[in-house]
Amino acid sequence: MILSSISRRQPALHRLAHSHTITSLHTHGPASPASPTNSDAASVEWKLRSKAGRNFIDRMRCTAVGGHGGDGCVSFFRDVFVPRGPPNGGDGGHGGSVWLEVDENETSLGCVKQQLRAQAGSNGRGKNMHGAAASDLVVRVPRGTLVREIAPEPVEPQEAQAEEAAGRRKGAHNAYLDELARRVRSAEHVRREDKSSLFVHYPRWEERNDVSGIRLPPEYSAHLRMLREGTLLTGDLTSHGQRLLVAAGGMGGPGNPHFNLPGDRQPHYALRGLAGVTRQVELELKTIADVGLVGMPNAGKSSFLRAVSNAHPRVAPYPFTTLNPYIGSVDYADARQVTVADIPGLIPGAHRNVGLGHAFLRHVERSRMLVFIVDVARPAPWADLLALQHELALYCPGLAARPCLVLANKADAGDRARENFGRWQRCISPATPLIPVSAKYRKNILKATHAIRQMLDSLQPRA
Ligand SMILES: Nc1nc2c(ncn2[C@@H]2O[C@H](COP(=O)(O)OP(=O)(O)OP(=O)(O)O)[C@@H](O)[C@H]2O)c(=O)[nH]1
Ligand SMILES: [Mg+2]
Repeated sequence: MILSSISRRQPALHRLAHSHTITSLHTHGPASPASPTNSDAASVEWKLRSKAGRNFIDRMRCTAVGGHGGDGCVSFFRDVFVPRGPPNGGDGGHGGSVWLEVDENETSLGCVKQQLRAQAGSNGRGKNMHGAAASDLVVRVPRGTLVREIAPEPVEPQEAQAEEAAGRRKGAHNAYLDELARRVRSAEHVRREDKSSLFVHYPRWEERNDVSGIRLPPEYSAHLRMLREGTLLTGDLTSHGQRLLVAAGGMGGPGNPHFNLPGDRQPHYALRGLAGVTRQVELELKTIADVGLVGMPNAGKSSFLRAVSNAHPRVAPYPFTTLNPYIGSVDYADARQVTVADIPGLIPGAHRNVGLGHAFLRHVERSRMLVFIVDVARPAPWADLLALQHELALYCPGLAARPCLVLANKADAGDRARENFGRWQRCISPATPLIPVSAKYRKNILKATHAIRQMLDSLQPRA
């Protein structure tokens, strides 16, 4: 249905595509030497999934743990003639927080560890010496990182065992054990929140101290509430230097001078430091560029990026030379810069993640416009374009409707390229600009960059 909506916009193009077998839409059709077949897709999949081939990470899960606050201290001023001096216990230091910060020099999430643990604050000491606050842990992430907190999934133990017995869910027992551990941890939390366990007592004063009627400092109570009721975190890191607090550090416990009240000038208790926030988050990198280059493998996307920008992605005469997105910047004479993202080639079925299509498509999702690069020397370049639009539409319906232009690349490649271009130009919808270029020999590149600039200028600026 989506294909028909694409072809409704370009009926002549669709007729032309059907006069040739649409080899790219149906993988069992005949394919030209450069087009990937099913077996190619399998080998490419292996190449892409192997560690050596793809160490670029654009999606990961990690656990962020804020540092524990240091305990407050119970201590009193003592001197030769001052046997019962005032309280002078220092406050505990705050635990470190875990932050994510955008660094535009980062290109992958590979530098982010799976366990992000900030340090604990130090305990307070006598003579009003406050514990040192721990420094924050700042983790650099690339521009375009989306952050989503993963809510823990409750699993009923009997249900998990039954499922495992039925062999329906592998690892159900492990999930059950994880859930059990989570419950034990939260029980521990509840116990800590039980008021008496929040206090540090002077040696041998546990029995004598009656802490039930003591009012907790408002800041301390607020922190306890935050630990209990925290909402699910989401965030989108889009500009250089932007920061997101993922796990706040625990508050340090106030020392015993905080409880020096008219009724009790010798408080023999202080408060413990509180735990930091713990969050499991998923990070997903969706590259932010003005223009996304979309094409079949080997169509010349990287050659085009090399021709228009300062980027140097690898170019070679075989499919899937590019395995990670590359971003280049096109400099115009009026000092305007336009960022262009080159993604690996898409093959039929990319919307179902064939050839790791999802991993690549997410990097053009946020482009303001798309540039389709099609090898015009192939038997039916118009069918390639329809296949690409079809994949985009199935992956994300709004993506196929994004403003676009088409570059008929390899226009230098002999008579067939010339004939194909002539036929294609006659039937393509006038709304879709079609420009012949030769990325390899840098021919007609200025016309292409000019058209890109014009289209970008006619769009609303990015919100
Ligand atoms: N004749 C000719 N060859 C070109 C042109 N553009 C690219 N090529 C060649 O086509 C081959 C593939 O070029 P790439 O730029 O690596 O293609 P790609 O689309 O980035 O390929 P993948 O990264 O595999 O998706 C290389 O051998 C290039 O030299 C062109 O305009 N004319
Ligand atoms: Mg490439």
